[in-house]
Amino acid sequence: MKAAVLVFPGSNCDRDMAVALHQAGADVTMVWHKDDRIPEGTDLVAVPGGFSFGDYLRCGAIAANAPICSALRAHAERGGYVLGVCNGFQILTETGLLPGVLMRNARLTFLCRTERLTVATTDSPFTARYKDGQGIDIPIAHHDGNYQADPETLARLEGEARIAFTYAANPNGSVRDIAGILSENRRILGMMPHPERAADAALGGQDGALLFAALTAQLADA
Ligand SMILES: NC(=O)CC[C@H](N)C(=O)O
Repeated sequence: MKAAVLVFPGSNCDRDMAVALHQAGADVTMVWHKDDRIPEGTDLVAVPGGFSFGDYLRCGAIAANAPICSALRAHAERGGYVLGVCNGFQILTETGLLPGVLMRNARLTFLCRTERLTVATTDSPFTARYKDGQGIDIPIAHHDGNYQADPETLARLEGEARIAFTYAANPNGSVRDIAGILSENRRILGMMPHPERAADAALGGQDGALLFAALTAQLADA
């Protein structure tokens, strides 16, 4: 699998993402936000966590207008795979590649701790290695993780089983405990928790590793 990790000024999980993908067997290239193309043959574009452009305006709003995001949109429109984690999820909602918004956490504080998630669907290239309803422990680190969407969007997400993960004990006020969602074609996943921070025993948890393993297995021959 060929993966590209986007890098914005203020990204701080780009290296962790690259390591997690590499350990799962991917061939990884870092791509600077001012580039206007994604390397030929890229299967997966990963949009990492951090504080792109200092979180000014709204988290992810400036990054979503960077030159590389036109190439990201074209990649998604071609049916390419995209993984957005934390600030990456915020960027995906700002580009319109995923529906809804990430608002300030309900209690207005930055949250940095491990949360128990429930795997809400295994029907995706990201979650196929988990079991339906499985509890997994994945770190969060955000102040704008409060996912909200209008009732029609929520009904669609639920009806099409596009909620990938929910929080067991909602930390941030997200509607319906949503921690991560899938696109209509199930090839784009946005999630606030950081699977790349739980992808190696040395990091204190390995529950995220199965997400990367599922992806590389799915895309091995792509
Ligand atoms: N870890 C992250 O990607 C943080 C995202 C964003 N800066 C927030 O605090 O909500």
